[in-house]
Amino acid sequence: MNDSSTGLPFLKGHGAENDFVIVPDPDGAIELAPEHVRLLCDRYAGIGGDGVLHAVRSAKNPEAAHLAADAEWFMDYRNSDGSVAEMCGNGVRVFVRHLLEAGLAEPGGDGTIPVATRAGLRRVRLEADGRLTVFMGRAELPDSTGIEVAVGDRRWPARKIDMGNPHAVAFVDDLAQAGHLLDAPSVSPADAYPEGVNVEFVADRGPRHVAVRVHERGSGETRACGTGACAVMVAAARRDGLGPEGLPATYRVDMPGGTLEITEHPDGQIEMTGPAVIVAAGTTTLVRQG
Ligand SMILES: N[C@H](CCC[C@H](N)C(=O)O)C(=O)O
Repeated sequence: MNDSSTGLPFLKGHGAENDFVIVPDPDGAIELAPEHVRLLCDRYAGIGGDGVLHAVRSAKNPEAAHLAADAEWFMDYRNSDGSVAEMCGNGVRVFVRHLLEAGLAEPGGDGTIPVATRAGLRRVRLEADGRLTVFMGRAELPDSTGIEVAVGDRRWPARKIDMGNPHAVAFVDDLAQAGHLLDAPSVSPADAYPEGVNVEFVADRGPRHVAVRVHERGSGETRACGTGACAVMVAAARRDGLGPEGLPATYRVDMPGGTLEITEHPDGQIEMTGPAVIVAAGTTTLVRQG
């Protein structure tokens, strides 16, 4: 805890109600230990959030310095349990909304704002309707043979998909079958995801239209997950028999907190479009200068 009365600035924002505490720290001067992240995300003793978006200039962070020539800003994403993740899809939209509103970035010649992440460079475009589109790169689809997820006594086969972070996608008849998701679904075989996993449960709503609930690694059940929506779209497109000849294809992905539109192109590139809003700004004594 910071022992001075002066606090450090923070902002609060969300993308489809996947919510984040933004910690502006251009020079990387703030000590952001796991316990600081847990406190910031605590919905009673802190500000509350599914994660923290630590905004550091890429040149000032050893994990992002190699991307500094391409992206001035590094999104140092943390889950609410204090763990580090490679990428956050809803988070990068909120991150760019903050940069735009704070006058810290503007669209380049190609109309996008670049962001450095642990999963690499991601570009974000502001749409005419106010939503933001993230160019999410390509999904990796490792062999999923024998992968299952279980909640209570129910089990489902799952598709292993990597969006820079790990996902297990299970198709269910009814989202209520996933229960309360207070605990992480179990995944078998136990060594399938040594780094942990984000688990998505998917129910069909119509042609190229699904509804999803997600239990996130490091955050628990959230109202939406951007990388998860991308993983779900790719799994649904493969289940629907869409190969490169059937692309580009766009799926509507409804999550409890809102809707994301995911498009996969013939070259495998994935675009995610959705909302991002900053809802508050203030100061906090929950973090301190390093
Ligand atoms: N919990 C995820 C990171 C945040 C992903 C999610 N909030 C998103 O919008 O992509 C993980 O540990 O991989």
